Amino acid sequence: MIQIEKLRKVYRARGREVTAVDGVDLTVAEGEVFGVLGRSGAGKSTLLRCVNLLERPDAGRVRVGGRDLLALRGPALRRARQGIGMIHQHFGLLGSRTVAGNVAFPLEVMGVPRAERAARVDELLELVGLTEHARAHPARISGGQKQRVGIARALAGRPKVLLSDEATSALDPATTASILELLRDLNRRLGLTILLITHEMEVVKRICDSAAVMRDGRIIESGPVTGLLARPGSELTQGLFPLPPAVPRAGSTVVEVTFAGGAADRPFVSALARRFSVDVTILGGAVETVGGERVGRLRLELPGGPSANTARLAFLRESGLAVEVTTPGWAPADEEDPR
Ligand SMILES: Nc1ncnc2c1ncn2[C@@H]1O[C@H](COP(=O)(O)OP(=O)(O)OP(=O)(O)O)[C@@H](O)[C@H]1O
Repeated sequence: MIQIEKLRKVYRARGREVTAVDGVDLTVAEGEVFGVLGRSGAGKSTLLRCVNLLERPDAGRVRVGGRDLLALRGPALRRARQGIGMIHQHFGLLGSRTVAGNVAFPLEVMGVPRAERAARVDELLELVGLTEHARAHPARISGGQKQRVGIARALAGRPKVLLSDEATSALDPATTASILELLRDLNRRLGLTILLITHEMEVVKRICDSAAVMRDGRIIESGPVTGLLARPGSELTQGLFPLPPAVPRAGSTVVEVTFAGGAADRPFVSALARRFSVDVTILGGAVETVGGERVGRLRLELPGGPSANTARLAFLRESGLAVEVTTPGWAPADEEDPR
């Protein structure tokens, strides 16, 4: 649905150049919720704003629904952009208009006749659960309700794609959960493709099918969330399951085990202990449900150095687990079976 190829955006200000997006390739499949994560300044907002051409890229290609946006001009470009809704962290509502008036605004711009407009506003307010607040002004409604207005307004032109720029960053955890639930519901009911940017792992955990991690204008990892979690050394995994630093005992090996799906349901720690008659110490761990699957990360300490643990690590890998040795000072060459 969204294909981004070799996208590059450079800002030039006061003789300085900042490469905000540096050769990004990204594909978002129709009907999926795709999250782009990254720290402040990574280039997430710029990337998102290039998808509806709020920013014009310096190089690369943006295709939405098969159409090359950069090749469009005038009315054709306007129509294509109507097919891409956008919601923002600070909602961007018009304070002088009621909730219904805010939702009607894009319909007025599109030239939708009055009677049709009123029916569409009712429909949109119902979709986001705001029918009772139609006549309220933004100052009189909560942050979560404001974002619902933002969502209704973004959906006015019946877009196939919704872009979300940190839509829940200004909301408390319970409201965040309800907005994410609404987005998931709209994604399923309307077949809406959602590309969102966020710095909150919670967002990825709750609604993303796929995700990418951005750093210094580049994508450093990308793919289906459960696939990324199974990849050793994944930044996404470390972000989703932060573990406190471990101080291993001398002569022991520390490993991080990431498990998802079927592997998460098997008692691999006790199986390892029994099979090798070894004492396994759990140094840290977290288990969550992501995309309806149980996934988690465990930090284990095994007696002996890496070579003493080769067969044990192979056993864990053969059980379908992603295993990474994280003993300080350990180098990959120390491991005889680095699968
Ligand atoms: N209009 C602009 N003019 C000049 N530089 C800009 C502009 N917008 C963004 N930048 C710079 O581009 C880089 C990427 O910014 P961007 O806002 O895309 O990152 P981000 O990951 O969305 O961060 P944040 O979450 O803080 O918004 C940063 O170094 C930023 O300072």
